[in-house]
Amino acid sequence: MAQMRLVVVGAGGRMGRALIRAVHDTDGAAVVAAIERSGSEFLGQDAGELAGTGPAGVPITEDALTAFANADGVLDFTAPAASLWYAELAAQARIVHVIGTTGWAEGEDAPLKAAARHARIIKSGNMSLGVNLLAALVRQAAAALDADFDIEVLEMHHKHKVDAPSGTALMLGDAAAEGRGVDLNSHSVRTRDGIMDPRKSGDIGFATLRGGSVIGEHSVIFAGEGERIELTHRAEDRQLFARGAVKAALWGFDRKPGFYSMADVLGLGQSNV
Ligand SMILES: NC(=O)C1=CN([C@@H]2O[C@H](COP(=O)(O)OP(=O)(O)OC[C@H]3O[C@@H](n4cnc5c(N)ncnc54)[C@H](OP(=O)(O)O)[C@@H]3O)[C@@H](O)[C@H]2O)C=CC1
Ligand SMILES: O=C(O)C1=N[C@H](C(=O)O)C[C@H](O)C1
Repeated sequence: MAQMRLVVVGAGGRMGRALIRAVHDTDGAAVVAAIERSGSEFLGQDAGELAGTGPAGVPITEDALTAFANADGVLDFTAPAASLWYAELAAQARIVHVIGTTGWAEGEDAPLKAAARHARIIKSGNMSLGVNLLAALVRQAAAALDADFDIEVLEMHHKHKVDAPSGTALMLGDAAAEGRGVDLNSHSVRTRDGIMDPRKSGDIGFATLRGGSVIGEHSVIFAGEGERIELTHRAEDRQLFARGAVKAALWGFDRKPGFYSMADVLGLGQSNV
């Protein structure tokens, strides 16, 4: 392969710009198109200039169909409705689709898995090596500890984030549930307010903090009688996720169509997306 031709969708967003910078810094990949939705203030701007890497000769457009037809892969950190549409287009074009978007509703993986019959889809709520390793450690800890250890997942993000709990928090909750051999849906407690029954043994709780410019912090707490284990990851730079996404795209280039996770890319075995 000469250069993997990549499309960045949501190019004007926080992650969109980080992705353009990450591709710019990667040998063997180039941004050939940058997409925003119709009406966006970014349409017509040069993708490189917007991302701070200098003129790239790639104007931001709304024409995803043409862009996908002339590309090898797409990097997508947008919103679930948009990512579902892009997965259909990626399937038609038979290219790689890296999905970092979070905030998915129950059941929305089904159409993605259908699209993955033709596209190579790599989806993860967190593209960093550290978080994917953390998920493996959480699974291991949950398997080793009995249900007397209460599991709570705590996350904090910047004030602009709209989905909660974060995709990463859900991924870590899933890893904990798997380690325990239970289904997360029937054991998760996502809100607490007012007078309520005491915590049930076996519940997996979630707590969400939002504020300022925090890139992303996650802790999984195993609280037992008289002792507590805390496993924490702190992201210090958004480029971390963007580099992971580019790595995923390059990994996906010569794979068969399928639905993959970042754990597959990183060779970490069992996956939570
Ligand atoms: N998996 C991971 O490692 C990470 C995942 N994320 C996730 O990525 C997503 C984006 O985060 P962030 O960059 O901070 O958010 P932003 O709001 O900054 O960026 C999202 C961008 O996508 C655009 N967009 C929305 N719908 C469409 C569409 N149909 N076509 C093209 N563009 C569209 C938005 O445009 P507009 O503003 O006009 O709506 C916006 O420019 C979130 O779900 C977040 O949780 C973030 C970091 C890491
Ligand atoms: O919206 C963000 O910023 C982030 N979203 C992802 C998530 O929902 O877990 C990953 C990262 O923590 C940053």
